[in-house]
Amino acid sequence: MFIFIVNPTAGEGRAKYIFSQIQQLEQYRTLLEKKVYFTDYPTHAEIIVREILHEYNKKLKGLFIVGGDGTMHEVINGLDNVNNHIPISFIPSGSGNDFAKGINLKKHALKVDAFNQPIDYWFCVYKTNNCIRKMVNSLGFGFDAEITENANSARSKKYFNSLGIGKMVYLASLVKVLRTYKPKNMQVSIDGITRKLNNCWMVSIGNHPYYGGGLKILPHAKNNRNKMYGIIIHTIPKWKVLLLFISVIFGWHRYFKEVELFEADTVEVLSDKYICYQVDGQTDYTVNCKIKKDKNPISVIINKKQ
Ligand SMILES: Nc1ncnc2c1ncn2[C@@H]1O[C@H](COP(=O)(O)OP(=O)(O)OP(=O)(O)O)[C@@H](O)[C@H]1O
Repeated sequence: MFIFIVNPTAGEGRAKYIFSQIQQLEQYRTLLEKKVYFTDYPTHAEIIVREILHEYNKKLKGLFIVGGDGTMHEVINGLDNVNNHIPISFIPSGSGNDFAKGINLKKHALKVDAFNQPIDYWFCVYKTNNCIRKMVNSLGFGFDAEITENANSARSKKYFNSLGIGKMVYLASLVKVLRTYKPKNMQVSIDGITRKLNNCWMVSIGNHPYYGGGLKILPHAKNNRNKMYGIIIHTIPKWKVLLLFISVIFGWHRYFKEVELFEADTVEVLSDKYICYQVDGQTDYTVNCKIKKDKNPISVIINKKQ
């Protein structure tokens, strides 16, 4: 059985449109054993995955995900370690689609064959607010999280998505949040070595280089079994922040003295006040978060012809 999970709200309705296009394809029509689920509310994709694992178990041959990074986040959180190997084909239809960039997906795959082979994709697990969850792309504390929070509620998101430039919402939110953002005091432990960071703008960790709709903010990141990759930006004047984010386009941000890139096995972030964090484009608040790499990869189909 092949299962399609479609988030009709992803990309402000783009996923729904893309799925209607997929339904016209011969590859889709000739896929005999298939079932389609539309998500009705946030977290629904996670519940659907648990239900189909229970219902189809060994008969499950593949998952097709039509949505954005938030949908993918829910899907991998619905998988248990026993079923991580079920091939996932991601059909990017969100606003940012960083996961698709992270796996270098240029063309989605509607079947598993010689050209469309699953690869191992390594993610992280994080513990915060008494929950243990999996993260697909990135986890960030501070400035980037507040930008994401602003972007997710921005009325302009719909407008940018309708023009096919959904990523622009992050740029608009960056400029907006920059005006009011107050740097945080955080304590960061990287592989057990703890530092106090006063005046910290952001601490972010990723499984691949891309962030905020395709910005290559972690140029040193590679998806692998052991390491996660991170960036710390601290003690930087406000005027320089905009310059820094523009320089990300050229990969020059790594030369700013206020920027530190690192790699780690484990990371812990602590704060004496609740701070905003974003994970795979969704936001919440926390005072403590522990992150480590998970040793069980998921299987993601990429198109070898690309
Ligand atoms: N029917 C629904 N109504 C409202 N929200 C939904 C529904 N189904 C899923 N969601 C929520 O929509 C959120 C956003 O989806 P997703 O991240 O896939 O799209 P996006 O935000 O447009 O893309 P991206 O994260 O790539 O920028 C998810 O976190 C999910 O919980």
